[in-house]
Amino acid sequence: MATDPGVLDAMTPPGYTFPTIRLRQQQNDPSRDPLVLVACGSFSPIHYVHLQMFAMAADYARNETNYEVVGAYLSPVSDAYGKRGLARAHHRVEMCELAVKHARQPLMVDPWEAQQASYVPTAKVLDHFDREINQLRGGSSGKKVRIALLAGADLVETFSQPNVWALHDLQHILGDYGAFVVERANSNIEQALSSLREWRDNIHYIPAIISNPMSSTMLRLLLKGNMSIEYHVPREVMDYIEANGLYKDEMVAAPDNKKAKSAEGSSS
Ligand SMILES: Nc1ncnc2c1ncn2[C@@H]1O[C@H](COP(=O)(O)OP(=O)(O)OP(=O)(O)O)[C@@H](O)[C@H]1O
Ligand SMILES: NC(=O)c1ccc[n+]([C@@H]2O[C@H](COP(=O)(O)O)[C@@H](O)[C@H]2O)c1
Repeated sequence: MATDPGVLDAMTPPGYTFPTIRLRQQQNDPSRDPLVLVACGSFSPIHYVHLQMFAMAADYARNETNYEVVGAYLSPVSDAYGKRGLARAHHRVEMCELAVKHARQPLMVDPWEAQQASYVPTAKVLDHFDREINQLRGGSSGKKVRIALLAGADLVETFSQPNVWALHDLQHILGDYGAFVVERANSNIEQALSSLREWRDNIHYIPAIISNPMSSTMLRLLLKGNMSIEYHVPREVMDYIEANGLYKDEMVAAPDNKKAKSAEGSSS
């Protein structure tokens, strides 16, 4: 079930404005259905494969569906997520901003989720995008925009793990929004998708022609070992990490909040 608009409006952080600089409120091809892709994650740090996911999804949408991507967003999770080793949310937002600066995709960074004091389940994050784009701005070319989650196959595998996602959140994400899922090395996507058959029409699986086993965890390990991450992240991101002394030691973003990931933290 969608989050009450009043609840979402009350969650607006002080000084926040929804980023629209690259959001196309008029479509290039009005015969298509407008689509906005939202990638939720830690992005600690953001790397090139995160960015490539958007290019792959845009290609897929153009070639295999009737959608036109009119906007794309990174939504870094807040410090309340409590995952060990993450940089603070404001650093992760800043690194994402640096990474999208030269993007050709209509890619933006939304700090709304990152700035929340409590953990926000992904279903509610998508409701925030629906509110901003469809309810408050009237969609694109006067049409309701399809909001969809963009995720790697590993995230989708967690959908069927016990106590990670609430069933009503999955119903809302996959039934009312939809997902574009990018292949990721070592993921058993067939098994994951077989337990999500109910929502198969709303799940678009994107095989990777060039797959890359990159992860932020590996980059954090390289940095901790005083090794270079050059060519894995944009130059500006690497400079930012160096200038701010990030990932030198084990960092905990916030008091460990194990419930953050659990279904108890679900959107209603
Ligand atoms: N190499 C990759 N291939 C496909 N999808 C990826 C890849 N790396 C990250 N993703 C996807 O990007 C999104 C955000 O991921 P996240 O911030 O957790 O990155 P990560 O590299 O997996 O980080 P970590 O190692 O800290 O878990 C998720 O949906 C994740 O599945
Ligand atoms: N119940 C939920 O809504 C739920 C559960 C697990 C992960 N997630 C999201 O998936 C993403 C996972 O990121 P990481 O792979 O970096 O942990 C985060 O954005 C997190 O908020 C949401």
